[in-house]
Amino acid sequence: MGLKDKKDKKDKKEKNDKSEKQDKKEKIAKREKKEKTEKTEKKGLETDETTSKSTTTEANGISETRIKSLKKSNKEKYGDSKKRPLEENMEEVVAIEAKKSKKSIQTTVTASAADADIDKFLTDSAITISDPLESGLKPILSFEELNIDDRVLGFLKKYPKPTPIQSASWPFLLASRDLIGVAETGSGKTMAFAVPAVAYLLSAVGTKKKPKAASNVSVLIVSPTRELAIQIHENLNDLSKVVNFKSICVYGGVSKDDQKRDLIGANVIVATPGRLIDLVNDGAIDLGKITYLVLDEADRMLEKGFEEDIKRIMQSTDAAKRKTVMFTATWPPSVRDLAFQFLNNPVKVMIGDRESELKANNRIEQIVEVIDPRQKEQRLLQLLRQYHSGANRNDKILIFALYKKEAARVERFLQSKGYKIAAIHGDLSQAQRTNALEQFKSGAVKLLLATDVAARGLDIPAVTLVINLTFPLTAEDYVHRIGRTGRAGQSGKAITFFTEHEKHLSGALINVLRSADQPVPEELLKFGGHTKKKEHSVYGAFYKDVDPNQKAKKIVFD
Ligand SMILES: Nc1ncnc2c1ncn2[C@@H]1O[C@H](COP(=O)(O)OP(=O)(O)OP(=O)(O)O)[C@@H](O)[C@H]1O
Repeated sequence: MGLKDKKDKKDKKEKNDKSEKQDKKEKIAKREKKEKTEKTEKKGLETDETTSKSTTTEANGISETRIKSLKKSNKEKYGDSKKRPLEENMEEVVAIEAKKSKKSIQTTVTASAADADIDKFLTDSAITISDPLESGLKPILSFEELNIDDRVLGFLKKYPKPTPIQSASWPFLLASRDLIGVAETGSGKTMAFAVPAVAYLLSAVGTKKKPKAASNVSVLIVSPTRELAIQIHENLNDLSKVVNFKSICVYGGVSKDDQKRDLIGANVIVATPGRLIDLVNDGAIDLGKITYLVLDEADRMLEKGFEEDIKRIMQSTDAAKRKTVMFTATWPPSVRDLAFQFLNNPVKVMIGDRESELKANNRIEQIVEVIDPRQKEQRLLQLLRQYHSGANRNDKILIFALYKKEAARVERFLQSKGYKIAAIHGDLSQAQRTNALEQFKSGAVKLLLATDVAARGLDIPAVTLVINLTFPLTAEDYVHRIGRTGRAGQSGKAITFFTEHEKHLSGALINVLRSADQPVPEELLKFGGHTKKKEHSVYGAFYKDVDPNQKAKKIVFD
């Protein structure tokens, strides 16, 4: 090889080396760029996350095809074992969805509890979670697992830990899922939907100063009665205030103008259906921006009587924007089809051994007395002598009648016997109703006589005894009525008069008693296990059964 050849070979080698180096350099630069992009995307996604278990999803946005393909790859990985369904891939779903939807809630949960502890908690609290999307989200066991504003966490510190319905539903609600939550009376369902409501607001509006417009409302809670709407509003307002949001309450029987003025700057509306529709028709409220809608006492809201109102309310909202959430202590099959018309792939969270579906809080001692209808008032007097005297003098007792006229009559009867008693029913003005409830809540009056307007949701401190003077129209209403005692882990007692007029409900009552391990009196068994199916459209027929001396009349709760 000559000198020239050698030089040519050297030049060629140098050229090759150079281009290899260049290739390598380009490859490294490319890889670095890719890694950087991935990192940035992940960072953006994890703004409020602290561990890899945190997830943020916009369930409605997750494409069915994507979910299917993730399920398939999970199956390939794990076979048929249901170990961690979707969870491993959930971050991928999250990444896709976070990119697709900027509106999903950024506040999520950081599940820090060990799987074994979570499994034990699920079993001990008898929690059943049915998730059609199999997201694999698990309950949280402490407030600290919520990645939420510190001020909200501070507010929750008044409670020792989340109740089971809160533990199990928060991860789903904070991941923007539609949900049905069924849990016993007095188990903290209000906070179960209120905390995510505030998370939605923080996510949608942020903590910046808000414009004082009437169009800011993005959270709507609908309640069947005025008193319950007021109570939910008080709870939500206390919570909203800590993060500078405003909750207002709209309900019938009071001035519309005041409520219209109150709307300015409101973020949350708690409403009864009639007045809400009225204000929407007046153009005072625009429901188009509602992103989080709650039906409290959902089964009641979906029954005939409210059904048309609820349909109208739903139609006034934007279904694509709206997350829909339903909470209740009773979930009869009759309302489920309608519920599913408004829900999108809802998660169902049920607390308690619910084989029988209709279940009373089992910390309530239930006593049923089968008696002659004519003896009811005398027996009531005996009970008051026993439970409203001596050391028990200051105990709060709630007495339920079925009809407004009956309530008014018994109120007069008890007053004539020297008892100080407040009353709440539909024949009274709203001011009288509110005043009666406040007196009873504060303990200024120890006896309250009420119709079913007070059966659902009301959280009255320390009611020790519920007396059912006349059995309600349905076993569900019975479960709600007696649920005014034994709340938030306390125990309570309910005494129920049962007469031959209600024998069509004996079977349903026997089931409720048995499922809560309560004694079933022989006299009740004599009526048999027969249960007549209840239909609200035929209130009149029931009325005839119960009291043949009066004309049929539809009961109006609001
Ligand atoms: N984590 C918690 N720990 C202890 N108490 C709580 C907790 N969360 C809520 N509570 C309290 O429990 C009580 C009952 O709560 P709430 O009224 O929400 O019950 P509910 O499940 O909605 O009942 P109902 O079915 O009768 O409407 C309230 O006084 C509330 O302040």
